[in-house]
Amino acid sequence: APLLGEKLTPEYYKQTCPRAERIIAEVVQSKQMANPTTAAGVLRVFFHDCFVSGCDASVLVASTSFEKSEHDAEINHSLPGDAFDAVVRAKLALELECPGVVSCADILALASRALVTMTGGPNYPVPLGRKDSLSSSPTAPDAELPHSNFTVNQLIKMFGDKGFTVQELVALSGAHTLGFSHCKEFADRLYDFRGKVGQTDPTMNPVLAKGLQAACKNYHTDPNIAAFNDVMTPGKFDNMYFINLQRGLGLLGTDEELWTDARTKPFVQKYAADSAAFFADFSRAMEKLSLFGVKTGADGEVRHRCDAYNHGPISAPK
Ligand code: HEM
Ligand SMILES: [Ca+2]
Ligand SMILES: [Ca+2]
Repeated sequence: APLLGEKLTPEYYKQTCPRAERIIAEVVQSKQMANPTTAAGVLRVFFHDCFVSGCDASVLVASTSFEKSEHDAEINHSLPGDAFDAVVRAKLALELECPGVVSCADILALASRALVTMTGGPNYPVPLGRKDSLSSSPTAPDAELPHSNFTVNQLIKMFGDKGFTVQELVALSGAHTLGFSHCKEFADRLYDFRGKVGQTDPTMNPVLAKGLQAACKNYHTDPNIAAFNDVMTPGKFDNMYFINLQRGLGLLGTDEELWTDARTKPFVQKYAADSAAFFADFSRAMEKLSLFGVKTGADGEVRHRCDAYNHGPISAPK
């Protein structure tokens, strides 16, 4: 949460753009109906925004010939275009309704909440009043975001450094109840676990391993091949992700290790057994995530379009 400056509140646009929330929900709902991968995409974009310089829409800035942005980071290459498109559409609708008022950072936070709810997940409060960033670093995302080959130690350290508890790490990982991952993110578990050629990760359910080995076999030549994070209910926001982990049905190494590691296992057990507990903890953790590193006042601006700063490129190359 912002320690100084203005406090965020769900009522922030009550006078200036009272229909903002409803407009965003309507736009992303129709986008989600036309393209069901939108929800997972937007949720991941939101996470990648918040963990890198706070929830300030820095992830939405497009690269220009003058200035690279977070889009150029390797880890962000797989963020789906449909997710950015959903935000662009919401912004267009809002600029017609109340020009220059609703920040892109708030749009992303509200769009994520709307899509979580729409796919069956909880509804939770989203305080508003975030400003949009004045910068976007092409190197920060690869350093600030967790990678699929991280150990639980590394996950706990990275989340802990940002003020998130082990419980919040596990609850937020429940976002992998939606969406998919490309084969390269888990191929080592299928073909050369711990660097041993022909070795499969023994913690992976053998039926799943066989299926994935077949599905991913040409992933080097076709890097677009992907598998559902939650093999049972990939489009529904539920606690199936945690039930899966208990059966060796986690897709990423970082998913399955939450079940293997004694520090995270109790939370996996709890959320697998108790969907209401997962929804309650996910809600609290998402609200906290949505306040992480937010900018207010002169620390940011309300962008006119989400992919560019209002001032344009600072300087042209010589
Ligand atoms: C705990 C550490 C985490 C790691 C190591 C991790 C890693 C990954 C990876 C490698 C992918 C696959 C990307 C691709 O191949 O396209 C992915 C997808 C995804 N992640 Fe995470 N993630 C983590 C936490 C989170 C959190 C906290 C959220 C949100 C609150 C989140 C939301 C998602 C979603 C929704 C997808 C599916 C995206 C899609 O279908 O387009 N992840 N994650
Ligand atoms: Ca950011
Ligand atoms: Ca699911």
